[in-house]
Amino acid sequence: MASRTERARRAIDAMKALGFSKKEVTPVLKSLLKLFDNNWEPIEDEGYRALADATLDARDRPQGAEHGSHHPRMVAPEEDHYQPSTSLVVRGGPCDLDSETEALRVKRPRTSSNNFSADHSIDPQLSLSSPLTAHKMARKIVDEDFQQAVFLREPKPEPDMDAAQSLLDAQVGIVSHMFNTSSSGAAGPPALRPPDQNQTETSGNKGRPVQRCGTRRSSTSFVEPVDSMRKQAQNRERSSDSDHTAVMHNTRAGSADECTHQARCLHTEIASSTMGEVKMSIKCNIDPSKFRMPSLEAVFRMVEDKCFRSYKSLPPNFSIGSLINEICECVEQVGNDHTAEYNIQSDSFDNGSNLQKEPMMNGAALVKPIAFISRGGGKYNSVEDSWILETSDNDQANSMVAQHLAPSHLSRIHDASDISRGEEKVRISVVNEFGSDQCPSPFYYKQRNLVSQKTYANISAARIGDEDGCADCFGNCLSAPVPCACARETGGEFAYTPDGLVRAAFIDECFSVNLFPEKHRNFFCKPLERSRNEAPPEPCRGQLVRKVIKECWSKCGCNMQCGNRVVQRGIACNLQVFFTQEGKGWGLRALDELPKGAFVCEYVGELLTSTELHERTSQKAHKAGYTYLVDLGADWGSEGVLKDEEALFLDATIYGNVGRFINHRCYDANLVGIPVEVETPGHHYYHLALFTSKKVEAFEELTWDYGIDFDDDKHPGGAFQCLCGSRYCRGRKRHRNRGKAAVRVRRRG
Ligand SMILES: C[S@@+](CC[C@H](N)C(=O)[O-])C[C@H]1O[C@@H](n2cnc3c(N)ncnc32)[C@H](O)[C@@H]1O
Repeated sequence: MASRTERARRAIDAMKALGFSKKEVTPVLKSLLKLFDNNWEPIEDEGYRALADATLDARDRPQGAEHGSHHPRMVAPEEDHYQPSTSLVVRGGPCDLDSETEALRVKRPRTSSNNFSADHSIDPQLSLSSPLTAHKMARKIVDEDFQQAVFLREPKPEPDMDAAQSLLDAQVGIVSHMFNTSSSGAAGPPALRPPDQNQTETSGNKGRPVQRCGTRRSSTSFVEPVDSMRKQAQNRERSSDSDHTAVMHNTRAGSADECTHQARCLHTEIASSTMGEVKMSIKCNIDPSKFRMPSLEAVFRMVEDKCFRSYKSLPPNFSIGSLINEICECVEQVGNDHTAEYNIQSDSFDNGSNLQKEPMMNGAALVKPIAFISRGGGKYNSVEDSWILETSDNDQANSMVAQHLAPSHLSRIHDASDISRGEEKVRISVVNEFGSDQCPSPFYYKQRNLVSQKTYANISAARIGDEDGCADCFGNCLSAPVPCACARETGGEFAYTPDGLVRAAFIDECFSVNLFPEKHRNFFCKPLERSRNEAPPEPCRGQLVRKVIKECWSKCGCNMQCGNRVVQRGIACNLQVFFTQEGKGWGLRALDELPKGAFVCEYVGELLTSTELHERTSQKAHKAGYTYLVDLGADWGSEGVLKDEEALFLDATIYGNVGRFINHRCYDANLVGIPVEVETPGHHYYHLALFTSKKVEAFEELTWDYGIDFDDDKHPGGAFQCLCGSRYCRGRKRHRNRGKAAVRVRRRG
């Protein structure tokens, strides 16, 4: 056992490494020893975390101090003065619409580790003019986005349900919530209103009452009776006209000719007439030698069965007929919105001779998502801005890509028994123990990131050289006598233990990098070249060089059970989305105790370049709801001039996984974000994986420090009023010390 003096010396050395002087540490150490009855363990635990926390607290430094902004952070979308960064910034969103702190401001990273002043701030012109304006704008747009109903479905009792699931049943009961189109509540999802008896439905043959979470517009479209459709189909069958267009007289039309080469669907088309009719057609490839025209009824029944099997659960009264009705509604809505950026057709009608052969961006997305998204391996290249499903050598590991859908077309169904709708290996339930009429805002659950065609992160197996993997390995790399090449990134030792946990020392280092980034930043790139030269490029303030885990992947010889493949195997712990009591909206928790270093989930979203982000957020339709942006930074390994498109962001607003529900906690969050490389070498694109930074109790909320600086009051508006409850809460201190309403997000570099 080391002596007291030796232990004190070690503690002071550890603190020195983090930038504390002996002078400031010594009195804190003495107080802690007194507090813990001369017990050193709580002080030495987790790399002297308690000591570091207490020393920080003791500093009681002025607002604007550096600490606490971690590399993962969420982003103010208006920001286009991009500086490569390794932080993530959260922007106030649906959950805090009433707080009038909608627009975030981003502060530049510091140049000096000891400079705690707000040395740089974002161009005020990039910000919304006032928090109130921002708030109103956000409110308006979110209202628009939530015009459509959202269903939170009753969980289906199943024989294999565990105790937690039973609990969920008891808590959720027959869930029935109603979204209103006006937002309310500072902390909850937007647009909520109490259930309305009039909108209660009894679910067809299952007899379960389900209330809709929202108002529904009456449809002005129509769906023809099945008989009539059948006749039409038969007529088409008889028709000798093999022209692939289904054009009505005096029409304009759009088509989507490339429903992936693997799919049977050759293309979909949409055409409208001046008579106010819209016709959509789907052309399929069949083998004529065997084919006999089926009844549409039989086809619909089969599709319904398939949907049910694929998506595990569907609204009780789901039918292809109603789906077609929905499509008609969407056609009308999109077609009527002439300002929508995704509506690329000209307003002039032609007489049919001038058919627009280019796919109609959103029309295509609307009529072919099933063929388009679910059939892997295809490329949809004909629309320049489309999203590509990259071919992958590794089904498990790679990111998915899909067309971008406007928020107004978000999935309107949440399954309370599993919000992932079967995408994850484990069910992720949703509970609201406070009985309020709320359910999470609509989004598409995706297990993997979606990557745009333009995105600089070129994710393809061909780009990975053999030297980036361990082709000669077999079985489990962790059992090999000598660590393979995949351990090179982590200093020749795998980051994971045989139990699948990140090594404690590795976690501590990552946590320390996040906690004291100014002590670790050591990479400076050349000035950033902006795509639009509205302002002179500013000098790079350096980026945090972060610890990275490199996992084995499909070019490696090992198998999927290899101990160096944790993140790519997906979520393994039992998680639950729950409504927080403190007013933070929805949060995430684990149903079981988790040891330190356990993988919880990845932060999944659409991978965007800063240019794409700017394009997206400058669109009226996308302005609001950007609560879920994460800044991945630019390539911190590159010494070249970084372009805007080399800076990457994850946007989980429309597509995301359960990571989007993780709330912020200042300093002592129980999760830490670690970059994990799977399919790309280098430090540009990576998976942002969240691991426990300490032991987490069952049902304890999982939190992550977004790296928000709540002290920047130069810019009004900002993130949200922090309700994290941490003893070290930066937001609370700010309120206590200054009592000002403005908050901001700090950009880390
Ligand atoms: C990534 S989302 C987290 C999930 C979110 N609570 C929800 O209901 O969807 C970030 C948003 O959650 C809310 N939030 C997260 N952490 C918070 C905190 N510590 N205090 C208050 N609100 C918080 C804020 O509205 C923030 O913009």
